[in-house]
Amino acid sequence: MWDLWIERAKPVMPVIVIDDPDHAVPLAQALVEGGVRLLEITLRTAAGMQAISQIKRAVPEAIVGVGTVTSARQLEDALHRGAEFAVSPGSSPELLACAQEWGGPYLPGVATPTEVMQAREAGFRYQKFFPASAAGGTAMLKALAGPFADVAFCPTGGIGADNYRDYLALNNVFAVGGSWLTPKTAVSAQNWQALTSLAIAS
Ligand SMILES: O=C(O)C(=O)C[C@H](O)[C@H](O)COP(=O)(O)O
Repeated sequence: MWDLWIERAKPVMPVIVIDDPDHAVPLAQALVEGGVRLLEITLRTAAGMQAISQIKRAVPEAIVGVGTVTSARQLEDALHRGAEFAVSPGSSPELLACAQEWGGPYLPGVATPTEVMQAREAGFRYQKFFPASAAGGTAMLKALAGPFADVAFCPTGGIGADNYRDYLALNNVFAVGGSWLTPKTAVSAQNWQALTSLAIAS
């Protein structure tokens, strides 16, 4: 699924924090207009879950996923709301089992070789590398490529306009994620044009 999506959308995944439910649809529209279609809506705020259904309904060009998933219950809720993919900052046996049962595109979070192995053993060869810069950045990803040639990563955490291309240049990176495409100041000012410009530039 990820390969197919990346073929049709830019390999950048905004990690979106929705504070105001009224922002969800115009924010998603602005990004889609700039060619960024893979949208990770985090559950960091109470409005996140609702934003998934709002965007699903109003912005059909978007591929909407749920982020910050830390429990099986959250995963199930988000899927009911129409989330097409799911992302976690880490993983747990319960969450991996729930995602396995779902069988859809799920990115467990990993930061160490042991976690890569555990997630791969559970059947997930696409993984989120988090927190990317704090956990070793591109050097760590290059090191992981040796023993884990069959695993592809989406790094997030500390990635921005100045360095995301360094990550995308690695063979074991299929996409990069981060909050740089949705700066808090632009979102609270409802400067949607700024988001479209950032999306176009990515
Ligand atoms: O909240 C979540 O769902 C996370 O898993 C962590 C996010 O992916 C990163 O915190 C984004 O990092 P920044 O681009 O540095 O803001």
